[in-house]
Amino acid sequence: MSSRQLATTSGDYDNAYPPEVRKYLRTYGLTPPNTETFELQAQRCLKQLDRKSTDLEKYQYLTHLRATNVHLFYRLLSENVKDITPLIYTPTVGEACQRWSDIYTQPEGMYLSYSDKGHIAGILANWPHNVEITVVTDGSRILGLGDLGVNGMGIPVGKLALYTACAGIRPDATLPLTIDLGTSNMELRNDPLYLGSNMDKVAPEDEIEFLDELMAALTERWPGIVIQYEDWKNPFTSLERYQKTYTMFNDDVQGTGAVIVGGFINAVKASGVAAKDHKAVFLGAGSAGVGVAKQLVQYFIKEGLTEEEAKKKFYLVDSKGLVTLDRGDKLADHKTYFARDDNSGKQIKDLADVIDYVKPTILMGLSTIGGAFTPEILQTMAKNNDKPVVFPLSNPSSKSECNFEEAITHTDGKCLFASGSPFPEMEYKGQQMYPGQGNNMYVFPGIGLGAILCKAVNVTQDMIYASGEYLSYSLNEDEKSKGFLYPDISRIREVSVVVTRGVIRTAQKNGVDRELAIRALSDEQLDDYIRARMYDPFKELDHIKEEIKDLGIKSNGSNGTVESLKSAVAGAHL
Ligand SMILES: NC(=O)C1=CN([C@@H]2O[C@H](COP(=O)(O)OP(=O)(O)OC[C@H]3O[C@@H](n4cnc5c(N)ncnc54)[C@H](O)[C@@H]3O)[C@@H](O)[C@H]2O)C=CC1
Ligand SMILES: CC(=O)C(=O)O
Ligand SMILES: [Mg+2]
Repeated sequence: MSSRQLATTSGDYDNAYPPEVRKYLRTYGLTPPNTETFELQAQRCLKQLDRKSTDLEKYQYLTHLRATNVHLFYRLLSENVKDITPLIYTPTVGEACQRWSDIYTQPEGMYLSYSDKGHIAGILANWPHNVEITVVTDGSRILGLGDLGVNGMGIPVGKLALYTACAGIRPDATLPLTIDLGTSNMELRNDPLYLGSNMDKVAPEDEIEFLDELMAALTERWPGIVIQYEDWKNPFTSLERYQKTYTMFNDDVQGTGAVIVGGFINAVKASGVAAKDHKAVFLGAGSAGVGVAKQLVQYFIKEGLTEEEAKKKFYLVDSKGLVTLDRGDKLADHKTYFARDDNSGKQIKDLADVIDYVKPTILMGLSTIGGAFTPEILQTMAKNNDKPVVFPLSNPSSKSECNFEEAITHTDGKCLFASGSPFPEMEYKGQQMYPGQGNNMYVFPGIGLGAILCKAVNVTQDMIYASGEYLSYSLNEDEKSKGFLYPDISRIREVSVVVTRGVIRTAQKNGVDRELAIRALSDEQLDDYIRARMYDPFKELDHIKEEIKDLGIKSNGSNGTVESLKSAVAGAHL
């Protein structure tokens, strides 16, 4: 990750830069005269944010800031992670995607269409930067909001902003990518402002042909690129097809599974119930539900259970009720593994009835059904357990199966809680209660950075699991004393270092790493190695000053130019 690889970026127009730097960048006179500290810049930005009356307006302001001064955007984000993340990610990004056709101002990534088939490599050549990681969606299942077609672009943009903020991947090394394979959303297609094609979703076999070409073209243009699939309605085919051939993973299936393993390890410790005695009901048996359940099977196996015993701990419920082998409908392949065969012909439709039947210690929500964990259901969980594990994980907040206040109130403060979207902490009966955020944002940045730094050939299942396991190690003493299941989000960069180390170490064990020189590093040395390679928006000015020093360039009075002692080398800037 070299610095300032290519042409001028919006970050070069930073009024934190002193005159000699502006002259070197040839932006002298193109920005207001004063050289400002970050504190002053942040004051202005926060004032402007404060004046916006809706979160969507704040999202739009932050989009504008990123486009016009990328380093300031990331300085502001890294200093205010807790407050700003919900404005650029879930929940606000959900509304932004729903309104994308109306609020669109500029491209922030690449759009490829089905009609581009046969020409993908040529089109990728138009992207002006060297890419290390891409997040690709077809927009067909955006959060819990359904098929939003190319309006889903907000998701790759938001995820990659977190890659930069949380794991320090340089902004210009990230590529948000949206594929227009058609959409089933007629409301969008009938909207003249819709930015995608007015056609039905292509057939699965056509999708795969397109993706075969895309994967090859991405890897040919940027060898070693990490490819993250995100928010695909049918993610399993591509995951199975590409995971052993490319450096790719599916965030919804695998990242979500790993992040829940991380919180779950801590929840099991806090629950006072041995791992072998837990039982889980999942509302939602889609990509995320099955992904989480599969990773948790791996956890139970590590705790000494057989695979069969581990699998039997899960009761999945979909829109038709408890998933059983003899339910009478044709189960999708991904559900069959968990389908119950011990129901003695009994079919249970209602979640409350499933809970009465199973008496679970754990209740997970990945169903997109806001409010599905009713007060009665939460009360039953509290009646049956000293410390029920309640994870309403659907996004955005409106789709959360319950909110934090409901969970705390209806379990009388007993539940161990994590949600997909953030909720505020609260006081209950004189005690401060803290919600966890079980969102894959705790692991995908470390999975991606780990894969990049060790030059992984593949992202193995073990690397994914390790990201969750190392996440669970990253709680500090203060967080443990407050009963946190996940670390404080404002420490996310440090957490990402630990997660990245876990991913690299596991890649090394699996023999899929190609950066062999870092195998010999101690854990401490590896952490330093990782930190040193993370983009830090506060250090950009220092890097440019070093470039200037190295090139021996001197400022030439106030005429807006610089003189170079090595003008041949510095010619590009003169
Ligand atoms: N917290 C996190 O990090 C993550 C959260 N999610 C969230 O999980 C949710 C689901 O995502 P996917 O699994 O990818 O979607 P999906 O569409 O693959 O699965 C949804 C599942 O919910 C079930 N469902 C729908 N209506 C239902 C009802 N009335 N009663 C019971 N079950 C019902 C469906 O049958 C299906 O099994 C989304 O809201 C998404 O935002 C997804 C990935 C990560
Ligand atoms: C967080 C995430 O990836 C989702 O809700 O789809
Ligand atoms: Mg997702």
